[in-house]
Amino acid sequence: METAAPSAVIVAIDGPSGTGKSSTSKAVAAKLGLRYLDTGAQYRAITWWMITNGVDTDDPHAIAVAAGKPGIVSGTDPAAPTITVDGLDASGPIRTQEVTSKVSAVSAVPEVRTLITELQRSIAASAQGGIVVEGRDIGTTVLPDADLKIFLTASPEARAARRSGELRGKEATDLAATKEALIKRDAADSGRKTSPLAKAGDAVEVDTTELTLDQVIECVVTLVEEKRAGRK
Ligand SMILES: Nc1ncnc2c1ncn2[C@@H]1O[C@H](COP(=O)(O)OP(=O)(O)O)[C@@H](O)[C@H]1O
Ligand SMILES: Nc1ccn([C@H]2C[C@H](O)[C@@H](COP(=O)(O)OP(=O)(O)O)O2)c(=O)n1
Repeated sequence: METAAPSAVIVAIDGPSGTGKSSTSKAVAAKLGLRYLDTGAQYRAITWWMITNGVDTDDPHAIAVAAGKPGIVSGTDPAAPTITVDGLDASGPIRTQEVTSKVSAVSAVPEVRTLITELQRSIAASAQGGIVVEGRDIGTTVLPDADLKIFLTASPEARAARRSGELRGKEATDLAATKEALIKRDAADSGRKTSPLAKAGDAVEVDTTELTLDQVIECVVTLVEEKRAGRK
């Protein structure tokens, strides 16, 4: 594995759905001139490919056999992140409720995780000025030597309200159903055998329930700046 330039800072941001990982990571990366990687989008992309290619997402063996087939490419500009599968823009289709409901099963397959983890490490290693990588297992498994690890949390109620606010107008949804789906996905992601959703021992935990997005961004920017200044 290549290593990033010496001045580069690598930030890992993990946590369950709706805690603000994507919004925070993108904004922090843009403010600090870092690249940005949404690893959830990569697991969504492979899930979308499985669905569109008729692979049974309840069959781990079928998923494992097909895992190496799709070519997933992530663009890491925080102002305009992109994701393509075999050259096709997948940014829209990976956000459907069908993909959301199947992504935990697909991402629990060890062969999928091995391939996507390798991809993530190579992207991080080639990010010259540094990168913010967000997901579930970045601090624990993908980049255990990250300069700074953040673990975002928020109450299930706050997370469901945020998610259902996003979905409104796109697909039929209600708050209770959103909360239930979110809790079910968290349980699957935290309970899987291979690199489950977990807080790294050396991660800084930030509860965002009562914080605005701007406050969370400010908090993480300060932590990165402190790291860069070598004060912590
Ligand atoms: N602290 C916050 N307060 C209120 N809304 C937030 C906060 N953080 C994020 N959001 C909103 O919640 C939704 C989910 O945030 P997102 O960054 O996608 O979370 P995650 O990546 O953890 O799933 C987005 O619409 C975002 O604007
Ligand atoms: N590093 C990661 C990132 C995501 N995943 C899986 C588990 C998550 O439920 C799905 C989707 O992640 P994503 O970050 O897009 O989910 P949310 O935007 O938080 O709803 O991917 C993972 O297993 N490991």
